Amino acid sequence: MGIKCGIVGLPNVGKSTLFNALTKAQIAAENYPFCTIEPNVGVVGVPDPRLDALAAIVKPQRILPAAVEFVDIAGLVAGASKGEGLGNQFLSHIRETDAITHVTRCFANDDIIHVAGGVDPIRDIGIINTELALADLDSVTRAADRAAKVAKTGDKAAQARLEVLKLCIAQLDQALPVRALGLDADQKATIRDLHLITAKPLLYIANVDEAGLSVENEYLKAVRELAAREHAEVVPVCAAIEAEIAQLDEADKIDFLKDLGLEEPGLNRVIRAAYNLLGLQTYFTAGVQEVRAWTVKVGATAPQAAGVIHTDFEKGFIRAETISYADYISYKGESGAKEAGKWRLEGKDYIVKEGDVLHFRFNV
Ligand SMILES: Nc1ncnc2c1ncn2[C@@H]1O[C@H](COP(=O)(O)OP(=O)(O)OP(=O)(O)O)[C@@H](O)[C@H]1O
Ligand SMILES: [Mg+2]
Repeated sequence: MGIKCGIVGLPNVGKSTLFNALTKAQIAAENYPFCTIEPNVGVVGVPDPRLDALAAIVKPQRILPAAVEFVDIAGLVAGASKGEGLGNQFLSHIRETDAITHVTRCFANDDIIHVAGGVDPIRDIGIINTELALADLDSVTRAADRAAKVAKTGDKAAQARLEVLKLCIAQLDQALPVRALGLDADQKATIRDLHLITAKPLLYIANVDEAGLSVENEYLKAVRELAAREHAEVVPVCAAIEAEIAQLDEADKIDFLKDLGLEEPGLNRVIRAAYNLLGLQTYFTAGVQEVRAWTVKVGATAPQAAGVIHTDFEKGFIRAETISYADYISYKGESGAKEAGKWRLEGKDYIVKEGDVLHFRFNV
């Protein structure tokens, strides 16, 4: 299951700098608005210390973390939904993602142009959120016009859809996100095909300067207050420093982080927060060839979890040899867990738990 996360924000707030650090990809990140023309996609491993703990026991040839795909797009400006700047083209790239990371500039620096004037993350967030809401309003209004015609013929599904679309229109008209409507699962399903941007889970990234890493600045505090009202998470990060850290080899990285008083790169928090946005869970496979993290929906059954590896595993599913992560570590691997009676054979109705270490038996 690939998770795709779009990076949005005004031009020149540090999106590409962050993206570069995330992927160590060498794409243009000059001090120039609109320097990103094509969308850029990078696949990033989700840091998970449990993988290292498993690998210390199994000693595999390789370790494969779960992955998040980040999509870097050019900055949005006021009017983007109506085609201003490089508007619409970029909005369509965000529609294809599962989650949104919204980068806001939370550092003062006269050398770095701010397209909307001075540094004011709350105003900036307002501009972006308004554009995203307008883009959705456009899709929803067109869909409502079509649904209204069909609903007139007495079509029950179209009538139900129209009801939900009307709720969305009322919400988006006030520049509020569909996410905040609290639609139930059925209502969500009726409009899933529209891929509404404001319905996707959202995370704010406050791009602070180096000083802002140790002492929260006024910009970050303001973003935190806004996010708290929206029940959204904020991850503070200094994209410029992260870009430097990403260039270093492992030994230098540790020293550099220690000097900054950090335990790990801020990027790790960004990646984990993006991964957690979707409320997914992780299970592991642990063999001498590889120790690997896999992503499944909460509530997935053992065959569904097997299907993430290969559809044949799901079709031919027989049993899942199962050890909880805690038991696997406590009893130092499979044989220890077996001796302690912590090794289980689970059937097709088993609901996979966070951290389960699984080995599937299947027919081909
Ligand atoms: N935390 C930071 N502190 C200082 N400078 C920063 C920070 N983050 C980014 N910058 C600088 O800001 C400038 C703009 O960054 P970047 O190109 O990443 O912006 P962008 O959001 O991708 O812009 P666009 O929308 O135009 O593609 C760069 O010169 C970058 O080095
Ligand atoms: Mg950019």
